[in-house]
Amino acid sequence: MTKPIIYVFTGASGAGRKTLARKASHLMGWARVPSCTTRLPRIPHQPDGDYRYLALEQFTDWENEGRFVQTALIDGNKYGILREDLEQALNGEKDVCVVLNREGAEALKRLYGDRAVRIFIYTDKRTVQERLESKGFGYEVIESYLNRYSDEVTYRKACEHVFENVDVDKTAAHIRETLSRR
Ligand SMILES: Nc1nc2c(ncn2[C@@H]2O[C@H](COP(=O)(O)OP(=O)(O)O)[C@@H](O)[C@H]2O)c(=O)[nH]1
Ligand SMILES: Nc1ncnc2c1ncn2[C@@H]1O[C@H](COP(=O)(O)OP(=O)(O)O)[C@@H](O)[C@H]1O
Repeated sequence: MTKPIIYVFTGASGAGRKTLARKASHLMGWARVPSCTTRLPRIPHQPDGDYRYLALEQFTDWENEGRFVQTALIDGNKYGILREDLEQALNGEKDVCVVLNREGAEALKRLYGDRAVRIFIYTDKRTVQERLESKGFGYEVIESYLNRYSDEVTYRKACEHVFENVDVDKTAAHIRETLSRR
């Protein structure tokens, strides 16, 4: 039996990576492995399944115990995928899906080589801004996403696949068609 693949959704924040990771996982039967974060949920007290939300103390303890595959510090918040979460998913029969910035995508590629397939989700900067504004995201979140845009968008050349996210359902179907041919 072939070993499960790790599909790494990456690209600029706000491009639709989490949305497409959810949809594509549903279509393709992938196991999603959420990162842990010390960032607060965007909508308090409403579970969203995108992250495991941790207190800073808990995150730091686990970090000191070496339990994360890799970690990142972004806008004062910590992010990391627990080794045990990823390994447990990889020991199952399903392929696996994660959502990471370029630093995280690069780390997984280094660690897992051909088993890590990077899916770069592209949306132009103005559309990102318009979508976030229309969804009622706060000014600070939009500013922070747009500030990181240029840095993230240049990573597309390194990725195995690039999909422009115009219509979510069409993009998810395109991802399915492309990866089914692998
Ligand atoms: N390197 C790394 N990046 C991560 C990890 N988990 C999430 N990220 C990325 O870190 C960034 C977090 O920024 P944030 O503003 O919270 O983005 P959001 O979660 O998409 O709203 C996003 O680009 C995430 O995809 C992780 O474990 N490692
Ligand atoms: N194709 C699309 N058309 C309109 N809105 C979209 C589209 N894709 C994603 N969105 C919306 O844009 C916002 C950011 O998407 P999200 O998946 O959280 O992005 P990311 O994970 O890349 O930061 C969400 O409110 C999401 O519903």
